[in-house]
Amino acid sequence: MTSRHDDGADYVLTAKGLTKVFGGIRAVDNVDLSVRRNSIHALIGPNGAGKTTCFNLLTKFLTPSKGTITYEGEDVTNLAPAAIAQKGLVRSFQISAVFGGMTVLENVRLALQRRVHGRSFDFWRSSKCLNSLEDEAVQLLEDVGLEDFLHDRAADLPYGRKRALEIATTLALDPRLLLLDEPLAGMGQEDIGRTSDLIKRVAETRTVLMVEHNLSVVATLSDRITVLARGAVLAEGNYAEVSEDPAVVEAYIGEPNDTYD
Ligand SMILES: Nc1ncnc2c1ncn2[C@@H]1O[C@H](COP(=O)(O)OP(=O)(O)OP(=O)(O)O)[C@@H](O)[C@H]1O
Repeated sequence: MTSRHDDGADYVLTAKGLTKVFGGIRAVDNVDLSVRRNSIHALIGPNGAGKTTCFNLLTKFLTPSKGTITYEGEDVTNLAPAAIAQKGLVRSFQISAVFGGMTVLENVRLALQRRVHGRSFDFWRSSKCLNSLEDEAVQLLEDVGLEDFLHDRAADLPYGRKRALEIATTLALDPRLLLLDEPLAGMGQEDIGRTSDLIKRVAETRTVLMVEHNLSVVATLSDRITVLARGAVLAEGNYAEVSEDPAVVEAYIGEPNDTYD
C-alpha cells in the first residue's frame, strides 16, 4: 500500500478488531476494515459470512463484542445510530421506512425536513415550511431519475423505483458516507442498470460502502472489495485481485445464490 493511502485522513471509516459473538457463534471475528474517502467499497462473501452483522455493527444497529469503529477520525464505537447519522454516516432505509401513503415528493420533502430541523419526524411543522423545501426535493428526485413520479403514491411505484426513492430519502440527509444494504436485491436487469448508474453518480461526491450479492455489479462499481468468510476477512483488493484469489474462489464454490462471474 502506498504511504498516501496509509494516512488516516484518507479513510472515512475504519474498523479494528471488530467482533460480534451471538451465543457461541462468532458472526464477525476480528475484522479490520478501512473505507477510503470517495470510493465505492463493497463487502461481499458467501451466505452466512457475516456481512449483515458487520454492516449492522458499522451502522451501530448492533453493539460490537470487541473492537473499535472510527469515523472521520473520531471513535464512534459507543455512539447511537442517530448520533452518527447526524455526523453524516447514514444507512439506507429499508423500503418499509418509505411512507407508502405519501407521494414521492412528500417523502423526500419530509426527509429533507429531518435534516434541516435535526429531528426525527416533525409532523407538526407547517405546510408553508415544508413547501420551502420543495425545490430541493424536486432536484433530488431528478437526480435519482424520479422526476416523472413526483405525485405518485410511494406505494404504487414499481420495485426498482421504490429503491431509488429510498436512496433519495437517504441522500436528503446529506450523508458523507452512505451505507447501502443490498441495494440491488430483488431487481430486474433494467433496474439494476439504472440503480448502478445512480450509485456511481452518488459516489462522485461521497463515499459508499455496500453489502451486495450481485458480483457482476460489484465488479463494475467497486473500487475496493473486502471478502468475508466465516466472519473473518478472507481477502481484500480490487475485483481482479479478489476474484483470482484461490481462497475466495473456494469460499464461493457451491454458492448458487451468488452470480460469480
Ligand atoms: N441475531 C443473531 N443471533 C444468532 N446468530 C446470528 C444472528 N445474526 C446472525 N447470526 C449468525 O451469524 C452468522 C453470520 O450471519 P450474517 O447474517 O451476518 O451473514 P451474511 O453474510 O449477511 O449472510 P447472508 O448473505 O446469508 O445474508 C450466521 O451464522 C448467522 O446464523
